[in-house]
Amino acid sequence: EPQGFCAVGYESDCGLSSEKILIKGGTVVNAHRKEVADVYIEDGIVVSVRPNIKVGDHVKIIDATGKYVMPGGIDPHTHLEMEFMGTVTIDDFFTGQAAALAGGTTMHIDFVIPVNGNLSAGFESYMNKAKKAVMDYGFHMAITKWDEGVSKDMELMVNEHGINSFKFFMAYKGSLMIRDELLLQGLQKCKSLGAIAMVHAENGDAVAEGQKRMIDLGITGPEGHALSRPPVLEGEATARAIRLANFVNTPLYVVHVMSIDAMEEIAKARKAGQRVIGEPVASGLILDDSWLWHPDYTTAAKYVMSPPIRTSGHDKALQAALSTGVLQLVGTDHCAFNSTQKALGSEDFRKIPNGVNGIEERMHLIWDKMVESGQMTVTDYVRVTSTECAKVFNIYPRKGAILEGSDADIIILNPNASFKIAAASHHSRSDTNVYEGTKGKGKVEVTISQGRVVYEDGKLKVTPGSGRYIRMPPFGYLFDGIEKADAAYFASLNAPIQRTKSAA
Ligand SMILES: NC(=O)NCCC(=O)O
Ligand SMILES: [Zn+2]
Ligand SMILES: [Zn+2]
Repeated sequence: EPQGFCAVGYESDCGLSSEKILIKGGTVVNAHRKEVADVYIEDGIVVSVRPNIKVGDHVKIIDATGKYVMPGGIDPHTHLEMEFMGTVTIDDFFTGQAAALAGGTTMHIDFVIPVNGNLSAGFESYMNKAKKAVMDYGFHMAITKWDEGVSKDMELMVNEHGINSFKFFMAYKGSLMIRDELLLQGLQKCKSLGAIAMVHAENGDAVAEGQKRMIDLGITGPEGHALSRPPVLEGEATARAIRLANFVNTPLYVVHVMSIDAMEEIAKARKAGQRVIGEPVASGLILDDSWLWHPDYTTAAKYVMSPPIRTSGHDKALQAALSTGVLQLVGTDHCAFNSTQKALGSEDFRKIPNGVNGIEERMHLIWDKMVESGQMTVTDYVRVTSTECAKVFNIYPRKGAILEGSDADIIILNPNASFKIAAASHHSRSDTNVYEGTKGKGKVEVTISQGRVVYEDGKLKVTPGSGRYIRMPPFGYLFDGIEKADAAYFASLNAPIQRTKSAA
C-alpha cells in the first residue's frame, strides 16, 4: 500500500483526530457566497460559521488564513471494484476512497451493477464491497434488462434502500446496452418513483458497426477505439434520450458528456425549458485524444474510455459550457485499470477495458484549469464540484455546503501552493495515471471527513469501515412542479371527443 496509510487495527498510530475543530481566518466558500469567517466543527457537524469564534480547550485549531475553506468535493460518477469487460476495476472502496480524500473529494456516488439483471442482488453485492469504505458514499443503480421484477425492484431500491437514480446504458451492445423500448419503460418508471434517469448516451448499434469497420481496415490499436465511435454517435444518442425524456416529461441526467455534439443537444433542450442535466468528466475537460496515437501501447491504452476522449477543441468547448452553466456538475467516471489489465486489448482495441482514473485528481484539475485560468469563480467551482451534485441527488444542505448543521466534510485549498500528478505518488492502485506529469496551481492541504482530519501534511489517516452509506431520497428539486406540466399537457389534448353515433 502507498505510504502514510493507517488501516484498521492501527488506530493507535492513526490516532483518530479530535472531533472538535476550529478552522480560523479562511475564506469560506459556498456556491451562493464567500466570506472570511471561522468554522467550528463538533461531532462531525458544522456548528457555526462566523468571524472570531472563541473556543475552550481540547479543540484542534487550523489556521486557514489566505486559503479557501470549501465543501469537500462530491464525485457523482465512479466505478470502484466494478466487474467490467472481463476484469475488475483496480480500485476498491478502500483505495479509491483514500485517493478521493487525498484529492479533496469527501463523497462519491458509485454505480451498482445488477447481478444477472437482479437489482437486489446487485445492491447487496455493492454494500459488501463498501464494507471497507473510509468515507461517505451513495449509489446509483444501473438497469441492464427489463421485466416486471426489475420494475418492482426499482420501487424497493427507492423506498427501502435510498437510491434515487437509475442509469441506462445505450452503448455496450451485448453486455450492458438496453434498447429504446426498455429505455422508455425505464423513463416512465423513474418518473413515477421521483428518481433521476441517467443515460450513457452513445448509439450502441452504430458503435458495433464502427468497431467492425476499424477491424476490417486492420486498425486494431487504441486509436481504433476513438475512430470507431465518433462524436456523432454520442450526439445522436443524447438527442434521442432527450427527446424520449421530453415525451415522458421526466428529468434526464446525461453522464460523461464528452463532445460538442452531445453538449449542444443538452444546450438546446435546456434553452427550450427541458430539465436536462449534463455531466462532463475531468478527462473530457482536460485531455484530447492524441494520446491514443502514442506509439507505446501501454501509454495509449490507458486513455481508452467511452465515450472516447475527443480531438482537441471539444475540451475547450466543454470548459466553456461548464463555466456558463450549460453543463452543471463535474464527475470523473473513475474506472481505473492497470497496465496489465489494459493489455487484454493489445491485439484488439475492443478488448481494452474501458475507463480512466480521476477520483483523486478532479478537484485540482478543475481548480487549475477553470479557476486559476479565470474561466470560473470560486463560488461556481464549489457549485460544480460539490453543491450541484448534492442538490440533484437531494442530499443538500447536509452535503455540498458549509452551513450550520451540514456534515463537516470540508477541504482547505491553498491557492498559492501547487500540485504535481504522478502514478508514483497517487493513492490509486493503478500503475498508470492519465494525468501523469501534470502540474498546476492550487493544492488541497487539509481534508476533513465526518468532522475528522483525514488528510493533512500529505498524510492520510483513514479507517476502513468508517465510511457511511448516504441514503438519497426521491423527488429532488428537478421534480418540483412536474405534475403541473403533466396537467397542462393533458388539458391541451382537448380529447377525447364525445362523438354522437353517426346515423348509419
Ligand atoms: N466510461 C468508461 O469508459 N468506463 C466506465 C463505464 C461507463 O461509464 O461507461
Ligand atoms: Zn458510461
Ligand atoms: Zn461510468
